[in-house]
Amino acid sequence: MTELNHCPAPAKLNLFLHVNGRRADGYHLLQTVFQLIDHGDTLHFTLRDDTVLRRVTDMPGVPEQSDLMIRAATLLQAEVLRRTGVLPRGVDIAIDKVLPMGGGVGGGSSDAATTLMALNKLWNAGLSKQELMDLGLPLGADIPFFIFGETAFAEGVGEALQPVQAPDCWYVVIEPGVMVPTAAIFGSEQLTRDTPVVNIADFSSHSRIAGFGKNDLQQVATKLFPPVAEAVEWLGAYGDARMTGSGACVFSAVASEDDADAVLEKVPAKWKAWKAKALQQHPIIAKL
Ligand SMILES: C[C@@](CO)(OP(=O)(O)O)[C@H](O)COP(=O)(O)OP(=O)(O)OC[C@H]1O[C@@H](n2ccc(N)nc2=O)[C@H](O)[C@@H]1O
Ligand SMILES: Nc1ncnc2c1ncn2[C@@H]1O[C@H](COP(=O)(O)OP(=O)(O)O)[C@@H](O)[C@H]1O
Repeated sequence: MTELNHCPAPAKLNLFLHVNGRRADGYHLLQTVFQLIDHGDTLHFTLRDDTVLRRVTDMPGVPEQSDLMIRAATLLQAEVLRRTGVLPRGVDIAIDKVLPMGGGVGGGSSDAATTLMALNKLWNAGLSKQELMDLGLPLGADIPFFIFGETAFAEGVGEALQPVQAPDCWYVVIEPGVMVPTAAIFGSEQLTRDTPVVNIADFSSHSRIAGFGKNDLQQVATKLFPPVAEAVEWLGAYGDARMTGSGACVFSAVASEDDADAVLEKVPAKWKAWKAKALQQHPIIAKL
């Protein structure tokens, strides 16, 4: 095998996100449900004759060497060298980029996770799922979840994962057109960091379309970024609208694809909006 094409890198929605405390290193302790959805980027990998790792698609604002796909590939290539003494062949990575950056839908993290899973296969590297999750964590707290590959209840900084059944529904997602920097939200003095801890059973017994819990980051993000507040208010007329992750995207669950289409027809033209179906499993699992 010398290439792996059409590898999906789906988005996630944080169905709720509670900030329960802060670690000694300043990172925040969270509880969240990561919901996989069927909307995302698509990656293509082709082995090269040298050992160079290259992104062959331009991505404005993200230099090649800081791209999470290249950083993930570099980590895995070094790990294979450490284990086997042989540096794996280089790779050209192309991407059909669909997901908004700084959108809270995990685009960069999902691209990195798909890169680790695809190259593990293409290089016959043989790392276990847990080993890939551990390798990805320093690059981003959402990366282990995408490798875990199932809609999940997460704790810690998002790395302690348990599979969870979430409502089998559709989502309408609005991109308010701003990039929300995660660090600014977590660093805000206004952020509440003391939401009481919940159990996975609390979420599971609730499991209805109307959202469980809340997103603690939303109050800060809507104050700093008025377009996010505006999107929450607009979508709130059609259901329980809330922000995903540290923003900026805002979503609401709906019962059917028809219901999603009905809302999408009314979205003001100034916003990009789309629909997506809830997924229980990562779509790359069927491919690898
Ligand atoms: C909020 C979440 C929820 O899924 O996702 P996004 O909305 O970004 O997709 C994640 O926890 C995002 O984690 P991660 O992807 O590692 O965040 P980064 O952008 O690397 O973090 C930027 C900065 O935010 C702060 N940070 C991040 C995560 C965390 N649990 N506590 C923190 O205090 C740290 O100061 C960190 O340096
Ligand atoms: N492949 C990539 N796709 C998107 N963003 C990337 C990528 N590689 C690095 N980044 C950087 O990561 C930042 C966060 O991106 P992203 O994961 O899309 O947002 P979020 O964490 O809010 O869901 C971007 O602003 C960008 O600078």
